[in-house]
Amino acid sequence: MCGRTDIEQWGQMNKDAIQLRSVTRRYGSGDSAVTALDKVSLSFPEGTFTAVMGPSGSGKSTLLQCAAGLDRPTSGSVVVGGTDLTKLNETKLTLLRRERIGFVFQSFNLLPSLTAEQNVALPLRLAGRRPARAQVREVLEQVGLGDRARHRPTEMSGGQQQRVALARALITRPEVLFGDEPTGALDSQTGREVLKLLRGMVDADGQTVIMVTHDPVSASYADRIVFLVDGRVNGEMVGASADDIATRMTKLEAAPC
Ligand SMILES: Nc1ncnc2c1ncn2[C@@H]1O[C@H](COP(=O)(O)OP(=O)(O)OP(=O)(O)O)[C@@H](O)[C@H]1O
Repeated sequence: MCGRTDIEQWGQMNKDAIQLRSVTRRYGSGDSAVTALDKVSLSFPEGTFTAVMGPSGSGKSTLLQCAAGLDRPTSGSVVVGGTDLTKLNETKLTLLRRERIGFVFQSFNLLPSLTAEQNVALPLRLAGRRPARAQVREVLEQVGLGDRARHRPTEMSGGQQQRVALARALITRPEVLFGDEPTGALDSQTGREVLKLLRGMVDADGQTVIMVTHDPVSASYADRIVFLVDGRVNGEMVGASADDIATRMTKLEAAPC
């Protein structure tokens, strides 16, 4: 492991919203098997913002998918608020994902025929709950779109659509919010606005956020950056500047230590 290896302050934070314990994810078998994650152990304290970075193919998306219960590790466990996801059957895992985890992707994945408020209310409807209009409005206000509730995705900018996707992820008040390149499809100014929103949710509401990104400036909004190389944790940085993160990434991409 290179770089800072023991970050004492980090270990003394709030209790963990999520833990990965020796998580391995292998694809395929025999000679063509790929180990996308190799015994990864990580803790994510409540109310913190973590960015996951690493060269292409280092296992970032696989880590996020396993942590969010969208994929199952080959071995190891993922514990969300005391529940071991790897021990749940499909039905219980689906319920947990629906009620306790939020996800935003690079592509906003909004339903084009629904208005912003209908898109935001969807997770509650899928869970068989009747969404209160006030609750939907409140979360739309939270992302600065109180005045766009009746607009459809095609009537909104990319940044506005991503904010609707954020509101949709937040409507269930998830314990952990995951983002897979959430600003990847946005111009840099709009991307910054979404990152500021995420930062604000962590600071004001104690939201736990875990985000994969390639962009050092985006990662600098996080409290901590975890670096992956070849499916293993290669080090961490806490409170790092975009320049320091970029330097570290350049070194990792040139010659991982
Ligand atoms: N469904 C799959 N089947 C086989 N191999 C896979 C599958 N998904 C990922 N991999 C392999 O696992 C490794 C990690 O992939 P992953 O997508 O997690 O990396 P990444 O860091 O997110 O990459 P990128 O930055 O390019 O998106 C890669 O070698 C990839 O080819």
